[in-house]
Amino acid sequence: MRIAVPNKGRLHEPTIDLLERAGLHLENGADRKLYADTIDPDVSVLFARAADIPEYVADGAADMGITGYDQVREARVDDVAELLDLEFGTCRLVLAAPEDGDIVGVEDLTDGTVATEFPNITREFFDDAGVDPDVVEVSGATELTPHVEMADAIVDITSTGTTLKMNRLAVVEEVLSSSVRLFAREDVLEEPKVEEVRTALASVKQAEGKRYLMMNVPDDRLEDVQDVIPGMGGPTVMDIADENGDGKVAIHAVVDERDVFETITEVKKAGASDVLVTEIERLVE
Ligand SMILES: Nc1ncnc2c1ncn2[C@@H]1O[C@H](COP(=O)(O)OP(=O)(O)OP(=O)(O)O)[C@@H](O)[C@H]1O
Ligand SMILES: O=P(O)(O)OC[C@H]1O[C@H](OP(=O)(O)OP(=O)(O)O)[C@H](O)[C@@H]1O
Ligand SMILES: [Mg+2]
Repeated sequence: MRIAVPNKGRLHEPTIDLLERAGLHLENGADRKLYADTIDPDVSVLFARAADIPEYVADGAADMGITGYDQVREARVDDVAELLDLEFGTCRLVLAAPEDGDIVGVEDLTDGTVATEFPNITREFFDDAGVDPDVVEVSGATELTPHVEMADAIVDITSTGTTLKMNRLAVVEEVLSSSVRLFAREDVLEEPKVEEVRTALASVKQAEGKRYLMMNVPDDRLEDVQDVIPGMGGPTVMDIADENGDGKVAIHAVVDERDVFETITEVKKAGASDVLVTEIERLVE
């Protein structure tokens, strides 16, 4: 099983980091190489440009891929299936035009020119709108093209909006919203390894917003404490080896990171002591 991952650019580091946190440790170094092995002898990694990854998966150079949804859509590959939204590399593809210019709606581009690194998505967008501008493919610095009379508008990626603003461009309309996805070729979907990789990556995402809470509770306050612990199923309750005869139990629970602050206040009130909060590396449901 081979997974294609971005070799550089802004998706490279977070993707490697995710694989590592999922326990799929890369071996023999990830730098400047085409392939790397992982700790699992049946899983290797192919480093490729973010834009080429969907094609590599579709063609069989790799079996699974990790790249932006925008790239998957632009590559127009058949026979690949999305397995997981990895929820990073979040951005929008937008139609943008010079601020204070004449272009304020899609229809203003009827006889216009649009520059983009995403010609397929762009043509599809204008087809759906029933508008037929010239679409010019560029390979970078798309934001410059309206200022050198190459284009009237652009379709490009934005996240913070800084680049558009710096180039005095304003969003006319959203074309697509994107984040990084795990996907696989349809003919390997039944392979157990595919599900193993998906589960491993999903477990990291699952754990990200959760914390593990441990505390001690007097026997007679157990119910009060249990009542104020939110979260996944019931908490685990364990007897404590009890030398002093205090009659305490230990409670362990997984709670939403956002609930931790309030939960600590509540369990203290309900009689808990020695409250410990830890991060969770992975959570397989
Ligand atoms: N500003 C951004 N914020 C969030 N995600 C982004 C942003 N820019 C790009 N992305 C996501 O990252 C993907 C790859 O973009 P990146 O800029 O890393 O590669 P690239 O410039 O196409 O790569 P290369 O340097 O190989 O040409 C995009 O397809 C998109 O999904
Ligand atoms: O809304 P913003 O936060 O400003 O992000 C948008 C910019 O980010 C991407 O470029 P990137 O930084 O990846 O540089 P690149 O052109 O070298 O790919 C994209 O092509 C935009 O230019
Ligand atoms: Mg880029």
